Order: sequence, then C-alpha cells, then structure tokens
Amino acid sequence: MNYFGTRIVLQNRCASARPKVLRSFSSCQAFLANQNVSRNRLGRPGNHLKIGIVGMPNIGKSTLFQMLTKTNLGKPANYPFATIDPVSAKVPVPDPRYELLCERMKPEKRIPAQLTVYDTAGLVRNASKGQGLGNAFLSNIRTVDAIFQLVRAFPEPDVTHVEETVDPLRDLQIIQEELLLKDAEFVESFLKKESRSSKVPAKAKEVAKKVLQCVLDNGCPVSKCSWLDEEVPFLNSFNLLTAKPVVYLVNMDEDDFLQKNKEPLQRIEAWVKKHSTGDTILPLSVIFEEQLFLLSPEELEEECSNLHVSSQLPKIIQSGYSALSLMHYFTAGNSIVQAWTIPVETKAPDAAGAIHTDFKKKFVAGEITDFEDFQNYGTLEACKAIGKSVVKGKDYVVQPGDIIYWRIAR
Ligand SMILES: Nc1ncnc2c1ncn2[C@@H]1O[C@H](COP(=O)(O)OP(=O)(O)OP(=O)(O)O)[C@@H](O)[C@H]1O
Repeated sequence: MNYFGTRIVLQNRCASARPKVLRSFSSCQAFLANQNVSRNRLGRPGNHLKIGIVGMPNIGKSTLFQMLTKTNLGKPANYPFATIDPVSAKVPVPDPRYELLCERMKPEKRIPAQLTVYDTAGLVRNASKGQGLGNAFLSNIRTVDAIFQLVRAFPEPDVTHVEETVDPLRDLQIIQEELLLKDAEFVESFLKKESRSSKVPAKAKEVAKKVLQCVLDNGCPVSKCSWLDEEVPFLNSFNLLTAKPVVYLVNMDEDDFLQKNKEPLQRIEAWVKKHSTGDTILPLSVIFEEQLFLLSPEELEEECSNLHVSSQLPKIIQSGYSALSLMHYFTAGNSIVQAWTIPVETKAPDAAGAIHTDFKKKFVAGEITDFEDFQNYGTLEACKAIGKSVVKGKDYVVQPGDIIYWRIAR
C-alpha cells in the first residue's frame, strides 16, 4: 500500500474533518456511555511484544526510552525534535518467577520474555497534516501492539515546550486528535483505493466506514467503540493507531513524584476516564529514573529505601502486558528456560501453538506444574514425585507462571 502517496489528497479531507473532530470530542463520552464497549480483543499480540512511546516533543520520551531499554544514545537534548531517526531496542521483561526458575534450573540458555520498545519523534498539532516530524513516525508505529503515551506534567521552565506552556490536558487532546485523524486518513485512503478491488470483501468496506464514524463523527478511539466478532479481523488488518491499548505515563516533577503529590495527576485521571475510558495511568519522574539509572544495585536499593519509593520502570513494562491482557508461562529444561507470552485465558493447545504451530496441530496433553508448587517444593522432579505435576488436556486454561512440558504426537 502506498501510504504516503495518498497523503496530499487526504490532508484536504482531514483538514475539513478536523473541526468536526474537535466539535465532537466532548461527545465521545456520551457516545461511549451508549456503547457496550466490546470485549473482543483487537490486535494480535504474539510472543514478541512491541510498544511505541508517543507524545509531544521534548517531554522526556528519549530519556525514558534509554532508561527502559538500558541503552545509551547520548545525553538527551533539551530541545524539540531531537529524535529524528526511528529507534527501537529489545528489553527483557522483569519477572521474579522467571529469575527463580533460572536460578534453580541453571539452564545453558535463558530466554526471558522480551519487549521491543520504539522511540518516536514528538507529535505536534497538525502532525497528521505533515507538521513536525511525527507524521512519518506514526507510520512506523502502526505495527506496535500498544502505546506508552508520555504526558508532560513537570513545569521545569528551562525545558521548552512547543506550545510554549505546560498544559497536560491540552497535550493529551492534541495527541489523541492526531491519532484519530491519522486513522481517518488511513481508512479514507483504503476506501478510495484498495477497496475498489473486487478482491476486497464488502465487509471490509463496511468496517472501514464504521471506523470513520467512530473516529470522525464521534471522536472516539477505535478501541473504545463496540465491534462485532466478525469485524475484528478486518480492524486488525488496518493496524489502526487508536485501536491499540494506551498506557498513560505521567512525567512528573521529581519533587512531586517523591512526595507522592496527587494533584498533578488528578486532572489527567479525569481526562483519561472521559476520553480513553479504562486505560492505565502511571506516574513517574523521568529525571528521577535517570538518576537511579546511574547507581549501582546496592546504591539503588539504599536510595529507594531512604526515599520510600521505587523505580517505576518494571511497573511500566508490566503495564504493557496487562493493557494487552497478556501473561507468561514457562518451559524449563536443563538446556533452555524460556518464557512464552500468551493472552490470558488461553487454552492448552493455543498456548502450545505459541511455541510452534505444529505443537497446536499435534497437541496431545500438557504436564503442568503450578509455579507456587515449584517454589515450595524446590524442583520439578520433587513436584512430580508428590503428584504436583498434573497432565491436562485440550480444555485446560493455562495459568500465569505455569511450568509446562507439552506432549506432542510424533
Ligand atoms: N521530569 C522531568 N523534569 C525535568 N526535566 C525533565 C523531566 N523529564 C525529562 N526532562 C528533560 O526534558 C528534556 C527533553 O528530554 P528528551 O530529549 O528525552 O525528550 P523527547 O520527548 O525525546 O524529545 P524529542 O521528541 O524532541 O526528541 C531533557 O533535557 C530531559 O532531561
């Protein structure tokens, strides 16, 4: 699909649509109140999860990216649009269960759950119409599974803001509008071009029109509209930005964060409740995380205990999994201990299929050890010996932390 090739035409369409979105923004809540927000899962997160950091320019995105991924891209610049090229890095997902399993099994190889984090250029007002650098990045993050939306709540006058003042609610509104308009642009393009092909099912066009109604007429993220099960595969094929779950990360002033000052958070919580109902909000101070990053593990422990706080980074990574209703189970042998990512409430054959499609096709049973039993009885052999490892069939719903050996037909 020639995505950029269609932009000029669509800019005009979206330019005329913009006031409509602005007007209808306040109606989103009323619209949501009348919707039975669908429980069907949008997106198709696999074993390797991808999350993009999105937000206005110069608000701490690159610094957060470096802290999350433990990469050093040099000192973040204190000026807007410092990030020009798309950057991504893999980060192991912190999981004390996985650590314990490895500690006891001492495998030759460890493969923890991994998250790929993408840093993006800051989005500005009219980014969807080509302003700033963020437009190209929006295309880059189409394939992520979820979004970390960083919101500036720190006042620091030395750090310039493209809108000249610090106003988290205005920024939230700008970013959501830009994502909505980008989705509208994408679907408009689809309706004008691809959908003319006889190969495109009528249902796809129907879903595209429904998306337009959702994002333009009602000013609502796609993830918050109600969708029928049969519409979901078409939505997933569009890879829409507002169909992705969002975790709102509020970048606070260091003192406010350390003193657990709730005041800067309250208005943001109210905004999210109204415009992005149900999404997670996590406070942090990127500048404080940066200081923790420089400490040795011992110093870090001492500093956190003195200040009665902890780094928010593990919580942030885990929130990505919760936002997508994902969990981990483990396979554990002497050679490899590996964490596998699956949606919660996955049945055994599908969980086995996360390893290889053949495992699902040739599924026979799973030998399951509950993580708590492993923790209590020390080894998988001990659990087996006292009947704590049980054989389960295709109807078994895999539980978080299960240690599993799959029996596959030869
Ligand atoms: N909580 C905070 N308090 C004070 N200063 C902060 C805080 N968080 C980040 N900063 C500062 O903001 C500046 C911009 O940070 P950074 O370069 O990470 O932003 P960015 O969003 O990636 O910018 P761009 O989109 O332009 O690339 C840096 O000087 C950083 O130290």
